[in-house]
Amino acid sequence: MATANKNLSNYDKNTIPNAKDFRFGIVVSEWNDKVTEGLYSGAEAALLDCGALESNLVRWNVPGSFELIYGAKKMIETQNVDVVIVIGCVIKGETMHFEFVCEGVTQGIKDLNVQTDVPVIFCVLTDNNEQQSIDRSGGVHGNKGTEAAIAAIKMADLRKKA
Ligand SMILES: Nc1c(NC[C@H](O)[C@H](O)[C@H](O)CO)[nH]c(=O)[nH]c1=O
Ligand SMILES: CC(=O)[C@@H](O)COP(=O)(O)O
Repeated sequence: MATANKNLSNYDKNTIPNAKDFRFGIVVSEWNDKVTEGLYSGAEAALLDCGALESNLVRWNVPGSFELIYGAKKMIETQNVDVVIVIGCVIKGETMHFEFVCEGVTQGIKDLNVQTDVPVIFCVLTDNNEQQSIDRSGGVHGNKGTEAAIAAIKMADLRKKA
């Protein structure tokens, strides 16, 4: 279902495990920071709403979305987290750089999910223009950060039970 037909901020707390026992790593890209800060706010609010402790949220910033890969890798290696959320916003420009950054980040985060025992949640907007990003970071389509937080809680719970 396309995002236009599904509000990213909708969730039912009755269907979500309590997050109080989980430790969350959150790596945030500084590129397009008006958008990434909105995504982070959505994620943080949802995590706390679902029981996460402020002291169990570890936030690091990285320069751009491509650096989310290394940031998540070091977060996993050093911070004893149960799950990582990577937050970025890639907006198409004049050149092919958009395609390479998006593909590189996608493959890198996929690799971390395969190679490590900690789930890494992909909260990276890959949009054609700034308005699409605004609409998905607390705008008309909700907040992808909220969606990512809920996915993070569910995956941390799955990892605990697996
Ligand atoms: N154009 C965007 C970038 N580009 C920067 C790269 O992510 C990376 O930081 C650089 O290539 C150095 O390694 N990053 C975004 O997050 N969003 C963009 O729109
Ligand atoms: C995704 C990017 O790196 C892109 O926004 C950079 O813009 P441009 O392709 O015009 O150099």
